Amino acid sequence: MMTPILELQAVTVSFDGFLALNQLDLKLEAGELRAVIGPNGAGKTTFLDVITGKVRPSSGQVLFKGKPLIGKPEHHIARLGIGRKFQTPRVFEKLTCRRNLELAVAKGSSPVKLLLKPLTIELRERVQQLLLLVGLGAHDQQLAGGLSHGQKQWLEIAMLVAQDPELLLVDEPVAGLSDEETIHTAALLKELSGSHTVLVIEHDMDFIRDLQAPVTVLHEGHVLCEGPMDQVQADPRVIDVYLGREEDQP
Ligand SMILES: Nc1ncnc2c1ncn2[C@@H]1O[C@H](COP(=O)(O)OP(=O)(O)OP(=O)(O)O)[C@@H](O)[C@H]1O
Repeated sequence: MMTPILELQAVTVSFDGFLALNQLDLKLEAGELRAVIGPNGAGKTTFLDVITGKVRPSSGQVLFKGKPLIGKPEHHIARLGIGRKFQTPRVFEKLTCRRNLELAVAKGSSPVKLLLKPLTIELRERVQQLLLLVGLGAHDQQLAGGLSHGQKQWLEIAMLVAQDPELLLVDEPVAGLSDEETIHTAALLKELSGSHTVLVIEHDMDFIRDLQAPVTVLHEGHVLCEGPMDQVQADPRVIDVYLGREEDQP
């Protein structure tokens, strides 16, 4: 059996005695696409914070490719190959899509440095591939600030992929997106899996269904159940804590 790319073992996070994560166990195999859902306050953000080193658990273990992560600083964990996409896009609005990606592939560069020392052919090709991957080929000269919300999300996903992370953590990528943009985002994440391990947190059930990926349901800092979307949606425990409440949500 292969070592999982990511493993959380009995991870507990206490905020002044309140258990945001409570003995959380989770395993991801390399190359898999996994959806994580759960009602508000289930611990989804804290779960990502623990993986990226932002929050330190009070007990338990987090292993990346079999090696412990707990105690390592955030930048170190990022360098090991864990990339995180936050909910709000963080692109350089005053630069074009292409320039945003050029900066992402030329690690540590700046717009001025790029003017003085252009990218190598290989890196320029990489930028072109990334533009095509996320469907922004025709928008390469457009300022990122003028893109739609969905296009900004895809640009940021491309910028993240440019860093070559093995594990991509994607937090609510389709909040505020149109139906068409949501479908495109699901297709993109599916395409990225296989060559990357992709873990995505979302509230949008149509999107999760579209991902056709195993679903992990978090509740009160713990895994309530795991399985294909149909099975999870039919699970009385899930209906009780999560889906049953959907009607009450705005
Ligand atoms: N720094 C903190 N101090 C105290 N309590 C916190 C802190 N961060 C999170 N919590 C609490 O821990 C619980 C889990 O929070 P978390 O943000 O991880 O949930 P979530 O599943 O991401 O929720 P949402 O879907 O609303 O984003 C919540 O009850 C929250 O109030």
